[in-house]
Amino acid sequence: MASVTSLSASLQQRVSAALAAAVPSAVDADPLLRRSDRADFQANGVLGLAKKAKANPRELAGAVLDALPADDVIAQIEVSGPGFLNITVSDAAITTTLAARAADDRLGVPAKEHPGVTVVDYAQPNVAKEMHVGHLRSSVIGDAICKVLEFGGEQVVRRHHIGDWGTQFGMLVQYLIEHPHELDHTEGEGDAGEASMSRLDRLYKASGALFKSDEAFKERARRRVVDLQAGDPETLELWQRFVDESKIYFDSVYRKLDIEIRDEDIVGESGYNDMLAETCDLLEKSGVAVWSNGALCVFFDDVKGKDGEPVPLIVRKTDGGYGYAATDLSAIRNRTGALHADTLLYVVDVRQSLHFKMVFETARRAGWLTDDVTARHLPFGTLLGKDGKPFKTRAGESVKLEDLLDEAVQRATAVVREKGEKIGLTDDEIRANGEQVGIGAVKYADLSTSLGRDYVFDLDRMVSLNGDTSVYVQYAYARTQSIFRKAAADQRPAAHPEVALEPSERALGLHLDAFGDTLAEVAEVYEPHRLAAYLYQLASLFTTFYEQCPVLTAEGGAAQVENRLFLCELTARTLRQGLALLGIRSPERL
Ligand SMILES: NC(=[NH2+])NCCC[C@H](N)C(=O)O
Repeated sequence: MASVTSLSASLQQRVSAALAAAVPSAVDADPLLRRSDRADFQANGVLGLAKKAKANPRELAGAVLDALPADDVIAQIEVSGPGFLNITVSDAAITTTLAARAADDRLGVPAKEHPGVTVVDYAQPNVAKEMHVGHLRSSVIGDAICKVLEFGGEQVVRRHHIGDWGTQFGMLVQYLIEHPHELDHTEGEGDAGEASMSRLDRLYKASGALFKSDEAFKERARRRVVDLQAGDPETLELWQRFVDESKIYFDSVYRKLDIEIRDEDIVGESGYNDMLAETCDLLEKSGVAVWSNGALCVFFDDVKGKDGEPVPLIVRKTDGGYGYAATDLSAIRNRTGALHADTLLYVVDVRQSLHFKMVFETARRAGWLTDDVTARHLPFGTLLGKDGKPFKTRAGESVKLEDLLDEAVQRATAVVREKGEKIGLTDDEIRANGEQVGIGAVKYADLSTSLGRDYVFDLDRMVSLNGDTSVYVQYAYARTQSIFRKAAADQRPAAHPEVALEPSERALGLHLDAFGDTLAEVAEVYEPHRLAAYLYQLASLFTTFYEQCPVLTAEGGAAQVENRLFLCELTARTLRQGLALLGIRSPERL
């Protein structure tokens, strides 16, 4: 493993040193180096510095330029406009840097030397209930964030905080006791996940109806909740059946989604049951929580309802039960304590923002979140239908996740079929591609919009070959592979720093060099859409390169062919790695 400093980062350092040499008070001044259309890079930092030092910006830029002579890396540097510095790097520097990346199996991307522990709370569906599109978003976004952090060397602990506890289980278990065969599997029932969900759904509805209509049953269900919380073995065993049955269903959805969920990472609400009483005790003793109208509450100056009355966080309800908040507070104690986390992330719907704000604040007051721990809710927006309203079926019901995924795969298969038949793919290959493209499209649409924004679920747009879609990126990858298949035996990728580069090769090369910087940014701000945007641009730059620069028939001779193949290969590896971090596959032939 050898990490490679990008040209942009090393120039940034050098310009910064030159600034300090020209204006001694400018130590640590940011040169504001950016990619530019006019040269490769433009440094805009001189302007602000000149203003501060009351100097003429063009003169100051000249002084910086003198401190920064052209050399092997900097082919040209000039002052432009009111005092910008335009910097062009040499072709050889680009190729040499890329060769160093290619020699490393991590593409030169550094891994943290002192990794922290980040707990990511994501993919948290609820037991005995259908998964909805919000669970989809949490799973897709959370999975990508875990992968990017892990690639950067961070120690990641995944936590699927599934909803597997609460009063509804009293009703469910009691119903199962009275109708013992309701969860039995029958032979030949088809898709196991769907069958499990429909059994659970039937049971949920039937027990709910009885709970409403039958006072005696209601009472038995209430007593069952007490048994459950007290850890009565028979009750727990039946409760476990609901959890197991739901896991069959979750598994089938996650398999379709191509997301791996490990059983040991599923620590649902029930996993903190043993801590709840203590959590509440500690809050009460420290005075962080107080009794109000029979409930144990935490109050906040800035959280008020419409009527101006304070809205508390309720940690213990009037009936003595512990709620969602007590569980989350206990989970924080577990994560910062036993798991030694220094960062806690929660990939959860924006509608739970107030909940997390209050939970974090409570944990700070209680001392469970200290200044050296970062806790962040990463809220995501709502999936909208084409009418701009929350995504629903025509009949107004919420959409089943599997149906949505199946439809995406169907559409994608139709899109890849025509071309696939032309290039001689078998039906199985076309179907496999359809899955990778369809699921990729759903994930990419989710990951390419910034998290907080609502977005419209539009399958036509999502599987379109032109535009900011995963298929477009996947096609660019497949194209690189087709070039390699067509290459003659003696046409191998090899870097040749002496070969001059065309503008489209330079643009592609400089973008390839920015992969590590992009990943570092994504890991810093938890915004996977920056990686999606990077990959889309990489695919676009590759497409332009491919249109403008013949690879196998390059006119500059064997060295140019090899150098272009080298660019293709590094592009392929970068696209593949980048897509993999987003949880998206790269079909070889498309
Ligand atoms: N630690 C947490 N509260 N995580 C989020 C859990 C999401 C919850 N199960 C839901 O479906 O809404």
